[in-house]
Amino acid sequence: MPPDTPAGPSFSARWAALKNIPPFLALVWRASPALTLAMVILRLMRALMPVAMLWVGKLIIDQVVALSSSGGPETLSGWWDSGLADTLIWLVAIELALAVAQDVLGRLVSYTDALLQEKLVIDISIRLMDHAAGLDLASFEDAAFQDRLDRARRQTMGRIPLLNQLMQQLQDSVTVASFAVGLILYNPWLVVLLALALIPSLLGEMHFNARTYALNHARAADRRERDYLRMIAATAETAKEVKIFGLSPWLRDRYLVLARRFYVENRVIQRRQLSVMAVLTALGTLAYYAAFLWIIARTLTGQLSLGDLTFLSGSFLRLRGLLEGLLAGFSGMAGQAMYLDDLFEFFTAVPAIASPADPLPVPRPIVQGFRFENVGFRYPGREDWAIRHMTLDLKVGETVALVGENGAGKTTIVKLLARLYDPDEGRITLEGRDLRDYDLDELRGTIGVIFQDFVRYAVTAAENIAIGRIEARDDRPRIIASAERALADQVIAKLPQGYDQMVGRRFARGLDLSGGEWQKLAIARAYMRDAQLLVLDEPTAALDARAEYEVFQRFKDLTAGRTALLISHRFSSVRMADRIIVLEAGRVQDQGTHAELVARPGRYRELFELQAQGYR
Ligand SMILES: Nc1ncnc2c1ncn2[C@@H]1O[C@H](COP(=O)(O)OP(=O)(O)OP(=O)(O)O)[C@@H](O)[C@H]1O
Repeated sequence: MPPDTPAGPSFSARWAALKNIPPFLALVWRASPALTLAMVILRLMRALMPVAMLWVGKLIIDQVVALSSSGGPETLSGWWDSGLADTLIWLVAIELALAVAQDVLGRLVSYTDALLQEKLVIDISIRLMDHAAGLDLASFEDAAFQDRLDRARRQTMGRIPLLNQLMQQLQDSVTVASFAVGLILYNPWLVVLLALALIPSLLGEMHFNARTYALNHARAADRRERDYLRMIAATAETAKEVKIFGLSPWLRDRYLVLARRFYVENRVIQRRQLSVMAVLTALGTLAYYAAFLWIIARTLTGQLSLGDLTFLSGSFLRLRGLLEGLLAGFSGMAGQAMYLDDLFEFFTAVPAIASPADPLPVPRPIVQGFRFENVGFRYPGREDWAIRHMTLDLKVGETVALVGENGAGKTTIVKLLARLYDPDEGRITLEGRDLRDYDLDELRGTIGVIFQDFVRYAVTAAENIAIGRIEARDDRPRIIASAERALADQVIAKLPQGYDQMVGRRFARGLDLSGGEWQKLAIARAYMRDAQLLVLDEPTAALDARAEYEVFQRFKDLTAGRTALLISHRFSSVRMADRIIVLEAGRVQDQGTHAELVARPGRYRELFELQAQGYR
């Protein structure tokens, strides 16, 4: 084995994956009990058709041989009138009916299969979305989790092959059993011979499937990067930079390196599979011809009739094909079942951040406000503290501004307030009680945050605003009022279809907006909520200084009586806040009003003067 080829999961791991089949069947059943039942019944009926047809075929041949050697009438009408051929006619009619039934059943199976697969994909996708919604933000920022989610998602993309395989296996097993019964009645050794020849190819198939799975598993991170590269090489969001910086050769080379690595490893497996499986399959062919010779010999010596010869050789041929398919299918199924590990593993992930068993309701109105008590927090997987020994108050009715250099911890404070993360040290309280004691949904419902990296949804302008309170998406007056407060009404007035204009460049009918125009739409989201704490975390950076000032001033006025938190790098805007908190390296360095802070030496005055100089 080349050094960088990942070792396949052990045989036992592969067998162990079959444990996923019962829960998978439970998923199928839940998706549609009626279709599942119909599918099983149809497949069972279909399974018995081949043996029945072959048997009737044998009876027909025996009849024909018997009648032709009995010296009966010489003309067809003679045969008809004598009634000697009645049994034969009936047999042919039955064979025809069986053939028609087989076709019809085949069609019905495909029909049910298509519907059931679709139902299953919908059902699993919804479960994936629901489950993902409950998970922690930290999970989404974790690469290992992303890989697992990616593999789980692949399970539900398009059709789920396992369902079809499973059902086909069921059907083929019944067909095999029916043929085997026939063979055993003639000579049990025929079946033993066949089974022995096929076992090596079963083991071979299993082995190679496990190797392929292991390779895919080991390369999930690469594949995600490949998808990412392909995406940035060809999307509207990146096209500008890709062109200006001439990135496309670099992107293509990076893609090629990753793709080649996979290709080379995959080729090793495929080549080995080719040679090993060729030998193993030849064994099966040998067994078939050995049995065939035995049947011919017995017919020559008169121990078997011509009908028997056709039935047996037909059965044997079919059985071989079926068994091969069954064994390959079985190992393929075990392979598919291993992919299910990812899906079920994803479903078992539980969020660390959740409501307590007996949550407190969030008070309305809030009287005392939020308080950080000696809070320390580190992002998962990072050694350094994003914030540490942080103590601060957010009082009701107050407009507080957070200032500080990049990475000082401003956004982290907001994420902790909304419980997107929980502190590692100290606690954050609301009305003196730990945030963790409150109902999580209610808590998030009472906080309105617009982040600097807010999402530009490819939906209508009205819907983009309604995002702030999606239940109110049909409340047009509320949307219009929010737009007016955020100065987004002027943006919308310029759109040909106004509030119903599709925005963004993702879809053909979408109209793109400028950075500042997008920000105004986003800020309007904040006004959609009945939030008691409103946060603007720099969604105003693309506005010109005057527009930002105006937005902040309105924000302050319109949030009177509630708590407002503003984050900006522009001193011209933050100076209006009732209190300014200066952060440095995750700690509160100073706080006060603008007048107080510029009156004393310190970081604030330093930064303020630096900015003021720029304007002189
Ligand atoms: N998701 C994350 N995972 C790991 N580290 C993070 C993550 N987000 C932020 N950090 C780190 O935490 C620290 C504080 O970041 P934060 O985003 O709170 O800064 P900020 O003051 O909002 O900065 P800016 O002005 O650039 O927006 C930084 O050192 C940053 O690198």
